[in-house]
Amino acid sequence: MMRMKKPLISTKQLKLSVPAQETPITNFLTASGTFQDGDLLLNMKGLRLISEEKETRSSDVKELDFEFLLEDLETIKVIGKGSGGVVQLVRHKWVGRLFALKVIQMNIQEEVRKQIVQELKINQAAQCSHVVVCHHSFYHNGAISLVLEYMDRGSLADVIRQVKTILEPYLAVVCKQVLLGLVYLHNERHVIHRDIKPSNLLVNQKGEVKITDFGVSAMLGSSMGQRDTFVGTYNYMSPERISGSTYDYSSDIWSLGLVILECAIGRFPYIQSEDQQSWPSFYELLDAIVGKPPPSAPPDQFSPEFCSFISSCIQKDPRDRMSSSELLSHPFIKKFEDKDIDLAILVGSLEAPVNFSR
Ligand SMILES: Nc1ncnc2c1ncn2[C@@H]1O[C@H](COP(=O)(O)OP(=O)(O)OP(=O)(O)O)[C@@H](O)[C@H]1O
Repeated sequence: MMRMKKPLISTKQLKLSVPAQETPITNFLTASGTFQDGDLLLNMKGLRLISEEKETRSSDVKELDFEFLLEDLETIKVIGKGSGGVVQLVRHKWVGRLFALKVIQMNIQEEVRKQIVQELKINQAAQCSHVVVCHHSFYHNGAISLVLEYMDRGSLADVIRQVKTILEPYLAVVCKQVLLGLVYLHNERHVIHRDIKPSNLLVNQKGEVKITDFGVSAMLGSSMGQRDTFVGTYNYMSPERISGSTYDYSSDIWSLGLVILECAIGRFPYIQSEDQQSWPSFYELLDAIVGKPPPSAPPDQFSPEFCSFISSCIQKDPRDRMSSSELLSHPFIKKFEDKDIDLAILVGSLEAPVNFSR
């Protein structure tokens, strides 16, 4: 089905910003103009984790045999805008390779700055084919620039704007890839993503799906602890996070379940119809997520495996949700594993993403 979908205008209504808590950027600058936060050093020459300097150097050598400079990137076009900054498609002038350049101005709130530093640390260490690679990062003139792997078909949000719904076989393939990314983040990096949503699941022409935007992730048990502030949309946030309880990896599983259900039914699961008038207010939505029974897949429209997968994710009590590794062996994922479903076919039939302004 190829029907244009109305923009989810209420996503904007559901945004909150953290309390102003600006810290002058100069507090994080060393004498030589390098941005420093704990063991992370960032300047025009790139990023260094002091504690992992040896390791970083050797991976640099593996990755590149030339000096990678920000000024060698030419802008092709703006491909997206997030709450932190702008994302541009850029080309390396000499090598010809395309990248997505995310530029984040640093005259931002302390909480957001911490999130970004976290994103840099995780991205730098990321070694998973279902997590978007951050090739380089620079700090210059009050802005942090992330040179990211370019995902040429945009995000799952772009996909569902074009096709109203995604069929189960394709959804199983999307799910499997996101789960592989989550297993990596949860089990190997010990990170809760905290912001799984359609615009953070990126797609490329090869039909690969990768998780991005670790801006709101944090190491479990890190000095930052469990933060009570958040920048972004609350739509996909788990009940325990909304109500301020402790939360863990299973919070990402709730969000994944909502995203996948939305892709299947063609609307955000907490709205009853596509009529924009029926969008709940910000408080009605939070109230529904915390107080009402969780949404589920209608059994008359979807397979028992799919319905079971969704209810293994969208459970109010986090202890009732399956883990990312358990979900990888769920019958819904297994059902399509040997069917050779090629997501590249679905993705290839779509228009290339344009710059959707937010
Ligand atoms: N590596 C990338 N390759 C291709 N497109 C990208 C890439 N990273 C981001 N984009 C595009 O840019 C858009 C904005 O990304 P960004 O991460 O800044 O914000 P967001 O996730 O949409 O929203 P928020 O800032 O609220 O989390 C994305 O929705 C996506 O369409």
